[in-house]
Amino acid sequence: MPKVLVSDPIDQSGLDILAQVAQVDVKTKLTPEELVQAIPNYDALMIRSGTKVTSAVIEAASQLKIIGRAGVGVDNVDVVAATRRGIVVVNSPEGNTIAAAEHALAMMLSLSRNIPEADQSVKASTWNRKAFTGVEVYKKNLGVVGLGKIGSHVATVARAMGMTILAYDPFISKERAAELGCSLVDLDMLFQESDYITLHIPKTSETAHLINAAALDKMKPTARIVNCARGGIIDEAALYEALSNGKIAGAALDVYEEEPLGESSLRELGKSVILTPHLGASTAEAQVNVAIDVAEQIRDVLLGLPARSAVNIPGLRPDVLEKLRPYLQLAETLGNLVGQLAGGRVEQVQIRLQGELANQDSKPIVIATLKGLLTNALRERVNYVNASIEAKERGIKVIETRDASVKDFTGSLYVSAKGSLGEHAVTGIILGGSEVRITDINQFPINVPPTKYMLFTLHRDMPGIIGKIGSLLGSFNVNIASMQVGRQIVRGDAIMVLSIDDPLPDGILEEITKVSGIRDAYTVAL
Ligand SMILES: NC(=O)C1=CN([C@@H]2O[C@H](COP(=O)(O)OP(=O)(O)OC[C@H]3O[C@@H](n4cnc5c(N)ncnc54)[C@H](O)[C@@H]3O)[C@@H](O)[C@H]2O)C=CC1
Ligand SMILES: O=C(O)CCC(=O)C(=O)O
Repeated sequence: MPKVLVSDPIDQSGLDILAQVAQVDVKTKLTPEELVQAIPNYDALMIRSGTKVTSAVIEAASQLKIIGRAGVGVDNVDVVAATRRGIVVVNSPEGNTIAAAEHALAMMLSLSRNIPEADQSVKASTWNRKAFTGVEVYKKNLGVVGLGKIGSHVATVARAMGMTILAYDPFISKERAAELGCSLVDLDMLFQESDYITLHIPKTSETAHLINAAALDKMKPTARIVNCARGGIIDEAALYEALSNGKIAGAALDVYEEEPLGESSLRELGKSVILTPHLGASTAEAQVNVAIDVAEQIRDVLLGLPARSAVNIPGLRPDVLEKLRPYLQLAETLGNLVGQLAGGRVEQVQIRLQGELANQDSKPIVIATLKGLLTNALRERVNYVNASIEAKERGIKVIETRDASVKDFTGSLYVSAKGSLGEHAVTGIILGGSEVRITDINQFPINVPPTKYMLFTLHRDMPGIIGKIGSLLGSFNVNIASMQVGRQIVRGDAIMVLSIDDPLPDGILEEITKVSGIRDAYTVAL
């Protein structure tokens, strides 16, 4: 039975799903050293934001197939290292959207009405109404930085409260912004015009310290800023300066440069600052959502099925995947076949989606082809996660094209590869919904199912040659399961494709090429 390590608190609903297929060990609060020590025993790791999955953890994770992040941000996972090792990283992109959006809205309203401080004062048996006069959000400008899932929900609710929304998101179209009732503006304008600013972007090299001293200088003295996205998007030292000098009016933070928040002068700032301990996703509903979402994906991957929200392989909707699955098998087979025909050191691969296949998402098909292409060299070390990286690191140029006009079959896949044995090309189709057929090799039309061991010869189409090859193979005790000849013109060049029951013994390929009329011979093991 596979083993899953759960190293952060996860809702029971998720643990129950994992228990259907695996032994589940819940061990929270492990030190980094304890995690490195424990991880070699596990096939899957399920975490929230508390566990740091560093390259050292991944290096030690000899059996690990999947890391499941019960939440959105995977910045606590070294995804590059995981990808290199072929470990799938999945998250729950939508399970906590509403929770995080509502937390940002709650922070904005709390900041406006001094709710935390007022609450503390009443609990301390005082009654000071004057000290806590607030401001309204109605008819104020809200600057939303990042109009993705959380940002757009915040914008929708804020509009209902009578706010005007200015949004900055370089990856969102004007139409989408208009649909949400937001005006897309540049960052400077957002800083200058907003009464409230709320951040809903990932932390990247571009967004780190996006809110720095220069940005804070541009804001209104009455501006209030909310960060429920990621720590480090705001420069905390610059924020402290701006708040203490009255350059802006307030800030509400759920996330920090270092978590848990250590020594911080932000704590000294009284009612102009609200600090929560990374609670954006902490609602009962969100924790059930993310636990189920991620546990289901871990279960599926442990059962050999694809994950729906992998961050390091193309995510496919189940219906799309179902349709594409036979073509992934076709792509892998053709990649493997052409890679062996082209010999080692493949420098270029061309993948062409033809006919109806040209309308499909090409990314998974390209990845499957590369996986097949590299299988001979890398065996089980190559998978859908790392195939593209491995190909890139080997300097393989990948050319991807589409040709919807090809009408030979409803949909076909053409793959060619240039390697140490020259350039070779194969085409294949899916027959009857699931069966792979090779329909063309180096422009010779054939119709053969791929089999484990195959022999290909390029020869002159002339009487007797097939018999000679048959006898030669017989003399080496090689049993032929099936044979087919493809030719373009009678008595011109032809290709012979033989399925054989066993691998070709050493030396026989050389003997075959010595037969008069044989130009070349190749053997492959699929
Ligand atoms: N505090 C908490 O507990 C939680 C925090 N989060 C964080 O909230 C953030 C947003 O999450 P989602 O809305 O789910 O992500 P999303 O991927 O749906 O949206 C992010 C948006 O940011 C935009 N963006 C990327 N780079 C940008 C840039 N340089 N400038 C402006 N916009 C940029 C993208 O185009 C996208 O529209 C993430 O950082 C996530 O980790 C999410 C859930 C809970
Ligand atoms: O697991 C958590 O509570 C943190 C959630 C979060 O930050 C995220 O999903 O990105």
